[in-house]
Amino acid sequence: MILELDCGNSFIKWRVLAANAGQLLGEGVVDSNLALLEGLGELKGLALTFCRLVSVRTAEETGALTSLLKDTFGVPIVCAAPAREMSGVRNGYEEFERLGLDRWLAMLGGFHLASGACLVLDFGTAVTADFIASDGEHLGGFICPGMPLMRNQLRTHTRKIRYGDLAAEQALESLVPGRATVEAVERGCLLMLRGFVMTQLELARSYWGEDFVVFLTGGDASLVSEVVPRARVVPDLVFVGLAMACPLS
Ligand SMILES: Nc1ncnc2c1ncn2[C@@H]1O[C@H](COP(=O)(O)OP(=O)(O)OP(=O)(O)O)[C@@H](O)[C@H]1O
Ligand SMILES: CC(C)(CO)[C@@H](O)C(=O)NCCC(=O)O
Ligand SMILES: [K+]
Repeated sequence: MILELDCGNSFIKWRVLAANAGQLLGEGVVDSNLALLEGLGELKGLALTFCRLVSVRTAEETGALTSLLKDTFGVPIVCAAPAREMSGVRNGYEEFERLGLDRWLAMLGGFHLASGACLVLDFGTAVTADFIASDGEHLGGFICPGMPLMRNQLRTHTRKIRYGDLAAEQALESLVPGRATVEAVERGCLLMLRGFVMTQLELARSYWGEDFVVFLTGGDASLVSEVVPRARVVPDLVFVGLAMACPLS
């Protein structure tokens, strides 16, 4: 069995696949290393043989997690590493090792699935956009705050914006102008996110006309999917790239 991990800034996404990298045996989203071990502990008949992971965390944090996994399961662990070029995609950063590895893997996955030009949009703690041309050239991308960061900045830097998670969720059932703080903030932030998405689409059209695929991934992808009906929502796009970057030996 293969353990796959996507260690983002807020959450660790994990899944366990059968040894031939086929059947999905378990998956989850957790907010700590301990919660990961707990989640894995609940899987019946767990027998890991290999682990691959991608992390955008510090080397110390990632090292602590890999040590824990080695001590617990005694399996070989492979971490995705930066590359100038892989699977036909050329990293567009001047310093290629500085491009976030989650972005890089989502790009590898997207270009592989599209077999052509694509726009990859990832909605996590941060939101990212990356442009890959039909010849595999990464033209670059954009990074901006995601929903969690936008709302938390408002909560942190104002005195009178306070509300709970349930109210936040309910506020998004409509997008008419808010008549309560929670509605005004949640809808305002979502409209910013959707505005960002439309701008990325315009830019992609200016490069490629209609000849490109849009991928949406990340925990908040569903919040914007209705403004891009043509998009492919691929929640596990980073894992698609991870399998390409870290094949089984
Ligand atoms: N099952 C879930 N567990 C946790 N968050 C979820 C879940 N489903 C959707 N979300 C939403 O996804 C967002 C987090 O996205 P995601 O997990 O892709 O990124 P992250 O790990 O926080 O950050 P990064 O951008 O570094 O990947 C949060 O806004 C959260 O509300
Ligand atoms: C932008 C995030 C936070 C998105 O998860 C991650 O890809 C990251 O930390 N990137 C490093 C900076 C960069 O990609 O330019
Ligand atoms: K991510």
